[in-house]
Amino acid sequence: MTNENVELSERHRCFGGQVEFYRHWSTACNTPMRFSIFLPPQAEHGKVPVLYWLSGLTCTEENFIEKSGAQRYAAEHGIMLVAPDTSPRGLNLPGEDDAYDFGSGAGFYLNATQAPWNAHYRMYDYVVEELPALIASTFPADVQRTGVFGHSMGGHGALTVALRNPERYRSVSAFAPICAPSLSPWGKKAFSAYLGSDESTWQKYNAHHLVRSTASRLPLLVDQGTADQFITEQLMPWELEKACREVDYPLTLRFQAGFDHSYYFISTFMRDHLAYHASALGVVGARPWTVA
Ligand SMILES: N[C@@H](CCC(=O)N[C@@H](CSC=O)C(=O)NCC(=O)O)C(=O)O
Repeated sequence: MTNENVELSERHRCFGGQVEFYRHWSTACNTPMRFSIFLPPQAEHGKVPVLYWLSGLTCTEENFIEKSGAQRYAAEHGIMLVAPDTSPRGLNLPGEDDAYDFGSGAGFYLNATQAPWNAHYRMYDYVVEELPALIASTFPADVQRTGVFGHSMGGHGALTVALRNPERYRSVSAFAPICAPSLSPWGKKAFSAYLGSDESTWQKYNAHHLVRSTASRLPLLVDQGTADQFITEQLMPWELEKACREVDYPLTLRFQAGFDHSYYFISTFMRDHLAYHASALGVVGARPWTVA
């Protein structure tokens, strides 16, 4: 560790590498933030590609690293995983902890413009700029080979940060993303409070709008369970499908029969997503992980 700004709180041996939890001061959010990281065994010998995971509503930096099973595949491909918390916390803002879909655990990966949220809820800047800079200065990350993926609210986050910054991300995928937050109850509630009532300001956080307006063609991989309880009201994968078809944007949308919205679904297809990112990030060959 060379960065005094980051404080290690936990370390666990895992698949030949290390799972670690950190806390640090965030300038973007003007409060301490937390993230988890998996350092694959290959990181002991040099720089490795880095893949950011953006979690969904109610999650902290722990859910993904504890429940997704991604470390096995990241160890095989030699990919670093980084999973930030989903919002600032403990700020005593009015309504901050009143609902699972707003405030704590529901940062929506945007920069709030409305008081009092705009003083801290700047998750877009945090995820796109501040955290990658901190990771690059602290860990052996090959920043030229950066990918991003996520789930639900975090799937929305992954799609929107990648669509807006194709020069920063070489790969993007999502599990059951909120594809059109401006049309969904979760999105309307959050965007109204964080961004205000002028819906034109919401568009830069709408994946189905961004695919229509970007010139880039970074391919999208999306898995969606057909038994997901949120598919119709909140996620609306067909809005993304329609937008991609209209502008000939490259989308692989896989409907997975019988899967719900949970980490049981995510862990089932995690191997596919790691292989997808490994290929796009230029990883040559996977080394099956075995106990030495
Ligand atoms: N509590 C709510 C729904 C909470 C939920 O399903 N959260 C998902 C993400 S949903 C979209 O962003 C999640 O990842 N939960 C954490 C976990 O470990 O499963 C309700 O009960 O309706």
